[in-house]
Parts: sequence; C-alpha cells; structure tokens
Amino acid sequence: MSSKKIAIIGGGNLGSAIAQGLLKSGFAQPADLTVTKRNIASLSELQALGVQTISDNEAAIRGAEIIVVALKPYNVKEVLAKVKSAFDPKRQVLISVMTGVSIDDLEEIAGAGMPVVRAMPNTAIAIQESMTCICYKNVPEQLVTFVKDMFDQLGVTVSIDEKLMDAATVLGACGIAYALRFIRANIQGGIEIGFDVKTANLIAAQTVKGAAELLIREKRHPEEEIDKVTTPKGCTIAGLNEMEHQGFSSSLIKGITVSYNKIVKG
Ligand SMILES: NC(=O)C1=CN([C@@H]2O[C@H](COP(=O)(O)OP(=O)(O)OC[C@H]3O[C@@H](n4cnc5c(N)ncnc54)[C@H](OP(=O)(O)O)[C@@H]3O)[C@@H](O)[C@H]2O)C=CC1
Ligand SMILES: O=C(O)[C@@H]1CCC=N1
Repeated sequence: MSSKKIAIIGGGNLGSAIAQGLLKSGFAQPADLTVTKRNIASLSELQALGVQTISDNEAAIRGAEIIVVALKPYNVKEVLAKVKSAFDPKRQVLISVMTGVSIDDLEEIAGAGMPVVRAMPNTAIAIQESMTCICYKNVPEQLVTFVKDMFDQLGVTVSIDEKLMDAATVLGACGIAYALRFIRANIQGGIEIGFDVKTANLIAAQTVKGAAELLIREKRHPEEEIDKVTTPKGCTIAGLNEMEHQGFSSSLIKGITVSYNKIVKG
C-alpha cells in the first residue's frame, strides 16, 4: 500500500479503470485518491467508494504526489497549461498514459525538472491484469522503482525505449479490443454451430485465457502449442487453413500496421 496521494486527471475509460485497479489492489486507499473530469456524475461509483471526484484539476494536482494524466492527447496542452503552477518537481511525479505525447512535450507542459514517466496500460488494469509498458528519462531511481511497483500491482510491467511507445499502444492497449473482437467472432461461430450465447461466451473466453496462459506460464511459442492440437487430417488444421486462406493472420497484421500508422502519421 502507498501512503502517497494520487490524482488521476481525466477520469474517463482509462482513468477510471486505473482508479479501480488501484483500489482493488489495495495500492491506494479511497481517501488517498482523487479523480477529475468536468462531468463528475459519471464517476458516482468511485465516489461511492470514498474517492474524491472533482472538476478542479489544480486542487487535485496540488494535493497529490503522484499525478496520472489520462486526458485525450489533443486537449492535454490546453488543460494543463491552466494549472502549470500546481506542478512541483521536488515532491511529485507525472505519469502520462496518453498516446503519442512525448516525454519532451510533457516536460514542457508541466515545467522543467518535472519527473515524467510515460506508461501505456490497457483497460484490464481495472482488474489488475494490465500489460503496461513504461519509459522515462531523468527520473530518480527511487521514483522509477515506486512507479514500477505501482504498475506491477496492476498487472505485468515492462520497461521499453520511448521510441517503442506507439508500438506498445497498438499491441498492448489497442490489443485488448483486437482480442475481444476475436472472441466475439468465436462466439458468433459458436452460436451458429449450436451453443446459446452465454455458453459460447464462456467457452470462447476461457479458451483464449487458457491459450494465453500456456504462452505466459510455459514461455512457449504459439506454433509449438498449435502443433499439439492439429491432428493430421483433423478438424483443427482444416479450420485453421481455411482461416488463413481467408486472410486471418494477414488481416490482423495489416490492422496492426494501420493502427500504428494512425498514431505515427495521424
Ligand atoms: N481507453 C483505452 O483503452 C486507452 C487509452 N489510452 C489513452 O488514455 C487517454 C484517455 O483515453 P480514454 O480514457 O479512452 O478517453 P476518455 O475520453 O474516456 O477520457 C478522457 C477524460 O478526460 C476528461 N476531461 C476532458 N477535459 C477535461 C478537463 N478539462 N479536466 C479534467 N478532465 C477532463 C473527460 O471527461 P469530461 O468530458 O467529463 O471532462 C474524459 O472522461 C488518451 O490519451 C488515450 O490515448 C491509453 C491506453 C489505453
Ligand atoms: O484508440 C485509441 O486511440 C486509444 C489508445 C489506445 C487505446 N485506445
């Protein structure tokens, strides 16, 4: 548990998910957490848990040592310019989860000397199952350890070079949506071959979880595990080959590169 006060600026989809994860993990107590947004009505669940939910970004920043910024990339400059004087590099660290906003930009926004960490989690942070990539420069070792420890309690964390943050966004953060669309397609197929939606949902989701756990726990390559399922002349290889004929892997790879170019080229 941390005794530090945490402010989340921008309590939208990701900001709220981070708040939920911080509370579920016990890393933050409700009284130590403040979440801001303009329309705070949508934060009523967090408020009911004892989290301070306000629209005053300046007050939230002044009262915190850890400032997580989860605003949209296009309004961060405008929003934080109004509260620049609230940042105090001597006692605070700024953690940005925003796509495509560089450490240099963030240092300019928050003022020289402000320790800045960029983090790219995904929405599974709400249930402590995030994949979070982080990068930083000019951040004291002690603060880096603190931030890593925080994200470690919210899932799995890896440190990467800042130049890979856009790629991390696509593979880790957007990846949640891609994985869910894969599961949804399985559900649709499952219904067509006889299951009701609830059972198809459970089978599809647990099967994907099992497949992922085989890779994570056993540190295997997917194809090694696929070889164990594909009986010669069997139904798995027949289905897999048809999926590939229809462009399965190719469409995913193309989607990932389009997503990446959307960040890089706009
Ligand atoms: N969603 C995801 O899965 C991921 C998102 N990200 C990044 O996280 C950031 C947030 O994304 P996401 O949560 O999806 O976006 P949302 O639009 O859901 O959240 C942004 C929030 O900012 C609030 N906001 C806007 N203006 C202000 C202001 N002046 N003061 C305080 N709050 C304000 C908005 O609420 P209101 O209008 O009420 O003020 C809104 O809830 C983005 O930069 C995105 O790239 C990164 C990884 C994953
Ligand atoms: O789609 C987006 O732009 C954001 C970034 C990663 C996930 N959602």
